[in-house]
Amino acid sequence: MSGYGKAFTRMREEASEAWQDYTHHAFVEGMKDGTLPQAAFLHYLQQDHLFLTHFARAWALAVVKSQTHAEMLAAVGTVTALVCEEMQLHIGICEAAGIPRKQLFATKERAETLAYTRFVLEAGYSGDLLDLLAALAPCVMGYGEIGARLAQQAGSQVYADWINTYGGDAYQELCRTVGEMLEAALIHRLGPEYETSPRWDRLCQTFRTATELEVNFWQMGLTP
Ligand SMILES: Cc1ncc(C[n+]2csc(CCO)c2C)c(N)n1
Repeated sequence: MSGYGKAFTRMREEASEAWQDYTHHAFVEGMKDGTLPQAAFLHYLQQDHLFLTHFARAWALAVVKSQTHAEMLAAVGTVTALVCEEMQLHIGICEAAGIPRKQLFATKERAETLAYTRFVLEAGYSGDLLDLLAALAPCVMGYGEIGARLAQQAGSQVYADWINTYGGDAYQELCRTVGEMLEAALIHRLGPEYETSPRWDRLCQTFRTATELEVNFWQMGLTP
């Protein structure tokens, strides 16, 4: 088990090769040992601001697609955390790193950012909450796994802020909450034997595609 729930663990197993590429990408290893060029990190941060904007929209769509009050609460909590905390924090981090607000908001969106964010939104537009959560899960839990590993293994302080954000207790708790939400949403719609549902393969495929798009996002980060 990963610690983020059974459904996530099973989906990750089905995408194991892409998952390894995502969580052990050269960009990640560069943050771990401090060798990632600062230009690459700043470029990544600017694209990530656009990414977060669309992710806030995707979580707002999760409110729309909710069928229970518990689902609404979890989705609303994530929207609030994203818009009121993470995005504000992100703008502050960019300013501290030398990217003024004006420049940040004028960032041209790269194709990799567009592909990933719109894939997630489309999964939600054309599907139900399960399709949307399968597309959202790699983003949330992947950063949780990377943060937890780097917090243990990092041999450098250069990217300690990033590592401590995602390796920290508050973010790990969010990953567990989203893992529970995914599990409960599957049981609510498909029953406890959800892996035998005809929908399971498609959900795993959506999870795998989102994971591959995370790999592309890291790769984009290396090419400012
Ligand atoms: C490319 C990319 N992937 C994942 C995250 C992490 N992340 C994005 S939204 C969010 C809050 C919950 O959905 C978190 C943790 C990121 N910042 N950038």
